Amino acid sequence: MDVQGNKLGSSFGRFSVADLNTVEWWSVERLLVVGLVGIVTLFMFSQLFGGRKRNLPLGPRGLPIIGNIHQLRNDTMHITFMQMAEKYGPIMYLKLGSRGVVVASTAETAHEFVKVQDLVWAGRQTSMAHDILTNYKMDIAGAPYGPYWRHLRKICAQELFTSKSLESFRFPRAQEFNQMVKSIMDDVQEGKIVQLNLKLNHLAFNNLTRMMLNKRLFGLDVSAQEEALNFKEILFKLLKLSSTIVVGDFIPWLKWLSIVTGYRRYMKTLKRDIDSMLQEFLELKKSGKNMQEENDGGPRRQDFVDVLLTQPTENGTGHLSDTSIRCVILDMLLAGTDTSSNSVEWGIAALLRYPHCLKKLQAELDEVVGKDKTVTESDIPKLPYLNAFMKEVFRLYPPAPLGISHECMQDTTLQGYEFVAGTRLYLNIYAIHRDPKWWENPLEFDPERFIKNPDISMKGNYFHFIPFGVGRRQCPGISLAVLFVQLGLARLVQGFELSLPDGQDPTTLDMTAKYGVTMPRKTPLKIICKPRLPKHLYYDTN
Ligand code: HEM
Repeated sequence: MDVQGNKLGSSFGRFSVADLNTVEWWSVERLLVVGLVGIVTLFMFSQLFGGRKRNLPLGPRGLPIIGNIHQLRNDTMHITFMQMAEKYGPIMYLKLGSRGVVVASTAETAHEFVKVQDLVWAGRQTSMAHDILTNYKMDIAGAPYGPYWRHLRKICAQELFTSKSLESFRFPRAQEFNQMVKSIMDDVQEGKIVQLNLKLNHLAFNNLTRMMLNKRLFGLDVSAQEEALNFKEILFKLLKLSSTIVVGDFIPWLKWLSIVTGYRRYMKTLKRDIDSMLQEFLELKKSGKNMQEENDGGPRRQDFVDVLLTQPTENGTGHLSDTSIRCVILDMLLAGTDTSSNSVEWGIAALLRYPHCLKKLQAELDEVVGKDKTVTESDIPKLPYLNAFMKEVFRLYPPAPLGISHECMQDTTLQGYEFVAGTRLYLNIYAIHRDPKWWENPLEFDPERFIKNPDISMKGNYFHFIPFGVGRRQCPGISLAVLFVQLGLARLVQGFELSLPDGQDPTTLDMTAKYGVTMPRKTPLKIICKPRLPKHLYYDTN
């Protein structure tokens, strides 16, 4: 499948997209039926021999063994949690199989969990899919809290995502945005409707691979396209699978089902394929051989892999292993591509849906940048409406609506409730961003709220606005993501008059979302672009 979910027709190893559907068929509801065998016996045992009842928050009543799994649909989990919280309160307790899950749905409760008790809740609970994907937690997102994770975060903070490092990629970044604009112009000239999410997804992906590998994967020539599609197709499947609920993750004694259904083998095949592609990049880098690196005419800059190859291990002996490097690269591609591209797509959809915002943003760009030069990163600090608009997009359409769940690392008491080590925590970012206590007319799309309160930042000091999470585990890619989203919106709005095809009324534009780990639009955006700058500005660039 491509990023749209269309079949690409290829398969990997012995599995195909059809197998993927089979795996899902087996992995969710129907496997639960199998899981019900033995329910009564185990339930009676737990009732007879269970220990003292802990003081737990209220939550929906679940079934024995499976808990509340049957009440959660993978594609609307953040909304289901929000509705449940209206009934059970801002700290709500559920069971997914044998695992306890607590959901925090307000800024105040998020503050309690990840500020007051930050260290206690800084663990991660991973799935079987994630473990296979990351050689058992050797990435950043899934690594347990401890020296290895702290070491990787230190490398992020001191080497990879410093302003100096981000600045050093300014030129290749601009090149990638130019490529996207050119490719939209090609569509315009052929009279085509622009399928925006595809363009943005290639852009986000290339932007990351340029930084990590000094390589554009979605190139312009066909062979490069195939390589990129292969790579992206595997990544897409991995992302989808790692976010699918698998019964064995919650009911440990049903783990064997993942083996008999072929799910585990399928994950391993995908992992093997992606590892061999990434290892090939690493070997070429290590050998110093030309790996078709992008020559952009500027000085040779250190990419992420160059940096990672020189880093010591957490205890200072030797260098980071190839496995660690592959896992970090994979982590960032998975965490940073769809989140970033979905945000720009939501932004453009909001501009079409609310034309007064589009007018304001265009006016700001015309006044500050003008029409005889292309907007660049150095213009961004002079564009307050753009910044406020982006924040409003993150508020109503948070790209990771439930963040990544945290794990309680030791038994603890919070607001009188008793949680045991191993409890999973979800911050319902989606619900927090719509809380009427903090946001006036919360469902209204209104960037002005951030003009009136420009200090509300996303860095983690305002618990009612946390699109990148908060606390120790907060997203390390925040500065890069913000830069990407602002530049993406600015380039599209400055460069084109945007409208919907077939005379579609923008006020009827569907703004519903689909839940994934990231939150894509339910209906991918298709638009008509009409150039609004002098022609040479679309082509006079690299
Ligand atoms: C609009 C874009 C993005 C959004 C909204 C976003 C949001 C998030 C959120 C909510 C988390 C979970 C935080 C928590 O556990 O409390 C996270 C974690 C993470 N993000 Fe992002 N992210 C974005 C882009 C990126 C980019 C561009 C990268 C890197 C290239 C990245 C890398 C990561 C990593 C490695 C983690 C795991 C951190 C850890 O466990 O220590 N993200 N992100």
